Amino acid sequence: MTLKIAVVGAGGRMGRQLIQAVQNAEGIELGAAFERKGSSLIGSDAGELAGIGHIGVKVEENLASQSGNFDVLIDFTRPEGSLEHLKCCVEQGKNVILGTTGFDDAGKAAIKAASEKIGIVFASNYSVGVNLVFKLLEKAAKVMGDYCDIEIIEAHHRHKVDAPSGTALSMGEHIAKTLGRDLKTHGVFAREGITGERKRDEIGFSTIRAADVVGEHTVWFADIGERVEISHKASSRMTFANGAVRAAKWIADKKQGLFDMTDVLDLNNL
Ligand SMILES: NC(=O)C1=CN([C@@H]2O[C@H](COP(=O)(O)OP(=O)(O)OC[C@H]3O[C@@H](n4cnc5c(N)ncnc54)[C@H](OP(=O)(O)O)[C@@H]3O)[C@@H](O)[C@H]2O)C=CC1
Ligand SMILES: O=C(O)C1=N[C@H](C(=O)O)C[C@H](O)C1
Repeated sequence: MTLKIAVVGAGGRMGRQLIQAVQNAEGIELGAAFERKGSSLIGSDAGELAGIGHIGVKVEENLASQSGNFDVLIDFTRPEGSLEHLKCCVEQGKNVILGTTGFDDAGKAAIKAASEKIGIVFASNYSVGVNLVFKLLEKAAKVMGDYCDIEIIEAHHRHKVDAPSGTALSMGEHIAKTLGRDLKTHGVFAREGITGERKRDEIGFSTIRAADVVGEHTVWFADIGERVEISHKASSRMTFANGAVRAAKWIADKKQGLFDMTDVLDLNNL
C-alpha cells in the first residue's frame, strides 16, 4: 500500500521542498498539506504551491480538524505549532517526522512524552552529511577534545529565527557527551566586552546570519600550532527534504519511540 504523507507548514521554505521531495519519491504520495488558520494559501493546490504543477491535493487549514488522509506527518514549522501538531498526531495515532528547531526544555519533554504513544524522528538536521559529521566530531573529540579549544561556527540565511542553529547545538551535544561535559555549564553562546580569558573546557558557539545561506557549520579543534576543522555546507534545502522523506519511510512501521537521523541512517555502530 502506498504510504501517505502530510506536510504541515506547506507554504514555508522547507514545506515547498518537502512537497516536491514526497512527489519525487517512490512508494509514497502526498495525502494532505496544511497551513496556518487564516493563511492566504488555504485552498491552493499543494503541487502548484511547490512549483511542480497541479497534483490535486488542496492546502487545508488547521491540522487538528482533519480526520487525516495520511500515515506520517512531516513538520518543519515553529516549536509552538509543532507541539500542537504532535498532540493531534498522538490523538490520531500518526507517526511524525519533526524537523523544527528551537524547542526549549519543556518542548523537548513534550516530544519525549508523545513518543511513548507514537513513533517520532526528531532531528535538527536531516542531511546525510551532517549526521556523518556528528560521528566524526565524536571521534575528533575523543582524540583531541581534552586539550583543544572547541568552537562551533554556523551561518544561515537572514530569515532564520533561532540561534544557535539546532544543528550547531546537536554538534555541541555530541562533543559534550563524548567529553563528559554539559552544554548548560560548558556552552558559551555569546562574548562581548571584558570576557576574561577563555576557559579550557568551554565549548564556544558563533552565529552568522546573512542573505541566502542555506546552512553551514564548522567545528574547530584548536591547539597551539595546529587546528582541525570539520565542516559541512548545505547548498540546497532538498538535502533536508530528501532526508525527511527517507525518515518517513523508515518510521512507517514503528509503533512508538523517539529516534533521530543517526538511527534512520544506522550510523550508531560506526
Ligand atoms: N531539521 C532540518 O533538517 C531542518 C530544519 N529546519 C527548521 O524547520 C523550521 C522551518 O524552517 P523554514 O521552512 O525555513 O521556515 P519558514 O518560515 O519558511 O516556514 C515555516 C512554515 O511554518 C508555518 N508556521 C509558522 N508558525 C506556525 C504555527 N505556530 N503553526 C503552524 N504553522 C506555522 C509558516 O506559516 P506562516 O508563513 O503563515 O507563518 C510556514 O509555512 C525551522 O525551525 C528550521 O530551523 C529547516 C531546514 C532543515
Ligand atoms: O533554519 C534553517 O534553514 C535550518 N535549520 C536547521 C538548524 O537549525 O540546524 C538545519 C539547517 O541548517 C537549516
